[in-house]
Amino acid sequence: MCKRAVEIKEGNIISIVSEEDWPRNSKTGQVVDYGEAVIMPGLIDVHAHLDDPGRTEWEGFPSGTKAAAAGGITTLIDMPLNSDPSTISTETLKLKVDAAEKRIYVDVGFWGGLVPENAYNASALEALLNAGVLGLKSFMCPSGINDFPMTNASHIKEGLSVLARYKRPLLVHAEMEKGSERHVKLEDDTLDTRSYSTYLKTRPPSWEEAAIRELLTVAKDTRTDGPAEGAHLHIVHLSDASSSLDLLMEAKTNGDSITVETCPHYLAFSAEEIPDGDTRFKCAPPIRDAANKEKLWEALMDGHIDMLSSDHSPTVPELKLLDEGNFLKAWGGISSLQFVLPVTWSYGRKYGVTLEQLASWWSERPAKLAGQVSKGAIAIGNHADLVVWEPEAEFELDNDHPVHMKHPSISAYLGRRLSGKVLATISRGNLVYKEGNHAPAACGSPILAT
Ligand SMILES: NC(=O)NC(NC(N)=O)C(=O)[O-]
Ligand SMILES: [Zn+2]
Ligand SMILES: [Zn+2]
Repeated sequence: MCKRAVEIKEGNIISIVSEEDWPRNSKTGQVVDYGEAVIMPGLIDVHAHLDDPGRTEWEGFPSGTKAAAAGGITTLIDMPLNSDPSTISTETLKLKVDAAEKRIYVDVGFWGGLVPENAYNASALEALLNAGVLGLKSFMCPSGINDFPMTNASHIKEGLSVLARYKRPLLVHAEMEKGSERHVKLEDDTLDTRSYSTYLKTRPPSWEEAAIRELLTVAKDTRTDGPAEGAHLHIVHLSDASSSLDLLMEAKTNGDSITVETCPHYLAFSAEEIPDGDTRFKCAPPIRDAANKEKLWEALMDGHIDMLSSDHSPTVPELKLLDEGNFLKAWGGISSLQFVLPVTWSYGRKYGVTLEQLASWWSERPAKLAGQVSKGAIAIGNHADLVVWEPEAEFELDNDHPVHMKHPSISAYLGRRLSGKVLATISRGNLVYKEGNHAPAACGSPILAT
């Protein structure tokens, strides 16, 4: 690692000075010496559900973006569902943007929803894209949210043809229910609903494989000279590291414009260690066995998985049914927003993860997916979005640790010992977080595509 000074003016990086050039280049202005700490590009989380407006008791822009800032995230792209209403039209996008006004501590962009209602209505989709969503998101299985129904391959094909003109991506929750492959019958009242293995059997890897297989029939449209050239497909939260991953690798080889993310919880936990009734670990697709986790790490290290995201999807503790511990009825979603950097680092060290890889998975590639050309790297002219952190500093994520997410008790990471402490987070040159404290004003900017 080399020592550098990053010079910031009016929210942008204006020079990067090496140690030798320090004296000659000493500038006027405030100088902060972070000693041996690491300075990296701020993290960009392309998959978070902040549930604002409409379900702010689940999270909300203020608490969500404070948690992001405390975790070194300087840009967050909000998912179109779990807020009420879902972001599926210009009107509902406006509600989002209004809700974000002066209530966000980091920059926030918005994905729009591709749903059956707008999929065949090119002018509605164009209006939503013109209004500034960075791309679209859809589900190939029920989303759990009534005003966000699932799409099929033909809806997706229509969506891609519109997105092609805007050169923006479609993000897909790729699980497709295959009736005959549901290994348990949900109505069977002899099921042990507190056992994680019961839940695991309800969403087998073949669901991910089936969805991806179906998607690849339309993904080929994105190839050079294809009917949807310019559009891009992005698979969110991949859990299955076997056939699903093989299919994606083949698609990339064939020239499909396709990328894939996984999330820290699939890399940190394995099914074997999830205690009975501990629904904090319930998410979809599910956390699978330890062998699958090893394969996910391998694929990430080899570059077959392109990037990481939190998929922070909280709810109120009551809906996690922690007392009852019913895995089939509890809300699915992991709460992690504030911890993704230390988690990726702590669990990745034994695989030899480097700081450069962290910056690629968490900043550079997410910036590219979200079309943010001025973000994702420490480079002259870019936004001064930075995280300053100490990789070697360890901490206990116990009840005394300050957690800014609205409901710390539902996070599966509580009780873990992690390494990697965020000292400061700088967003567009503003010190938005420093050693436990946030900036007094919420000075993040909404990001709208133009
Ligand atoms: N409605 C949701 O937030 N769903 C989310 N739930 C998870 N991941 O368990 C998701 O991203 O699919
Ligand atoms: Zn999803
Ligand atoms: Zn999600």
